[in-house]
Amino acid sequence: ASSSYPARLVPHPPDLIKWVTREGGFVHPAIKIALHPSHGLGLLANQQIPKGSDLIVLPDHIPLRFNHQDATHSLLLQLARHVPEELWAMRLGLKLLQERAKVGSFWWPYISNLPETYTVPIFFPGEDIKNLQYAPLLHQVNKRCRFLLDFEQEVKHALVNLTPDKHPFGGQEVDASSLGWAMSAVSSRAFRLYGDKRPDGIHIDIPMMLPLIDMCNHSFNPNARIVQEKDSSSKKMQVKVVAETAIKEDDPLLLNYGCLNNDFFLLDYGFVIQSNPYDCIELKYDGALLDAASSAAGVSSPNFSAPAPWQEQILAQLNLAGEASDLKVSIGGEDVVEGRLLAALRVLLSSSMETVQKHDLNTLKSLSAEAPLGVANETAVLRTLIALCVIALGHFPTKIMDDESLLKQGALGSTELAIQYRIQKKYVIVDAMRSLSRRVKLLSSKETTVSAEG
Ligand SMILES: C[S@@+](CC[C@H](N)C(=O)[O-])C[C@H]1O[C@@H](n2cnc3c(N)ncnc32)[C@H](O)[C@@H]1O
Repeated sequence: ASSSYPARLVPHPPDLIKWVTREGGFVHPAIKIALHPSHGLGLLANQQIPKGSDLIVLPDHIPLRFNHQDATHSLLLQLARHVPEELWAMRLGLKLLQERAKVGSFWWPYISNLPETYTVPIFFPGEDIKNLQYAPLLHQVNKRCRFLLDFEQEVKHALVNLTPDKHPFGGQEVDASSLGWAMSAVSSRAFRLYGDKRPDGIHIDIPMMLPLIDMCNHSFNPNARIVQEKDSSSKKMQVKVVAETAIKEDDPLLLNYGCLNNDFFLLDYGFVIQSNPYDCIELKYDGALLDAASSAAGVSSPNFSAPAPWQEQILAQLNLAGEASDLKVSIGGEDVVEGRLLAALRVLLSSSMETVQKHDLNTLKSLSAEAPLGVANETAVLRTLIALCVIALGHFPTKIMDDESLLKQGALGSTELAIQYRIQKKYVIVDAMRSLSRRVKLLSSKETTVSAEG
């Protein structure tokens, strides 16, 4: 993973541990804030802590959230309505900007400790956005940049002629860059927790910024986890971090931010994870592309572009044809091949409707189901997938070797991050190809054994 040390909003911010404690929170005496060599600041245990111990407890008034009932927020609420659901971080970001601008804000000790800048791609220079080389991510980055520029105009329009007492940001100017700062501060640090109960009894999922808790860095093998519970005396909600395992002296406290692919880690958090088991690449399900892949794999007369009506029906069940179709499919990650793509290939490379109809869709979608439509079909499917991987790899303008040598030459900052990101995408494809080739070999050895036995 790659990330440099981010300067804080002010040069010498107040001690966050003292602030949390003073506000009635609890911080385990063995926990310190310390600089991690590549993850920025983090929390560290300076002595052993047993499993199950409370590490941090925040009372109800410390988390920063967007309070929809608060009448002083009417203008913020109005602005928040312009934010699409997927950019929810911008909504809480508006509240963060408001508190950042407010003189004497309760949260200033927290806000002043936030990083001054973020390594997310919306702040990359154009050259490094291009350096990402992967169209689905470029699309997301461009979408976010465009949103911020449009939203800047909307905010400016809403604030024009407001007297300072009515101005939600204390009269301070808000532009795409400060909006981007706030959105990134939230996306990289907020946790989605249960909010109040709705009348129907269902808890609403509310993003909150959790001071101090958000100093924990990420690991897929965390030693701590967040627990939300009611304080037994005040009956109010409190948020805790609890030791998930025994923690040794000098161990960092690590939370799992989620089993996310590198697109989310880069877009929202500004880092990428090497050998991320959840990383994958996205492809468009496209008949012509699959015909090309199949032909390259030596499969005779593939008919992806012109499926038979019974095949078309199954494609519709897989949401790969018809009005409600979703043509985005993925390769890599835990499943190696998305089940819908696998099933589609198995079905379209089979000429026997009867054989296909013997199996349910779940079997056809599963790579662990061994050659459900026969060894010849499975081999053609796997070879087509491998050829698809080769095509996908060919779409990247540079090769892994080129990228590695650029890193060795000392690419820095956003250039390094962009190269790291695209190398990892290419490794996802290479790993998928390896795994698929292993399966082809296994099938052919089984076939040889069977024919030898026969
Ligand atoms: C919730 S904050 C954690 C505290 C943060 N390190 C700081 O300096 O304030 C999340 C940020 O920490 C960094 N980070 C966390 N886990 C990381 C990891 N495994 N690898 C690289 N950077 C990480 C990233 O910059 C990320 O956006």
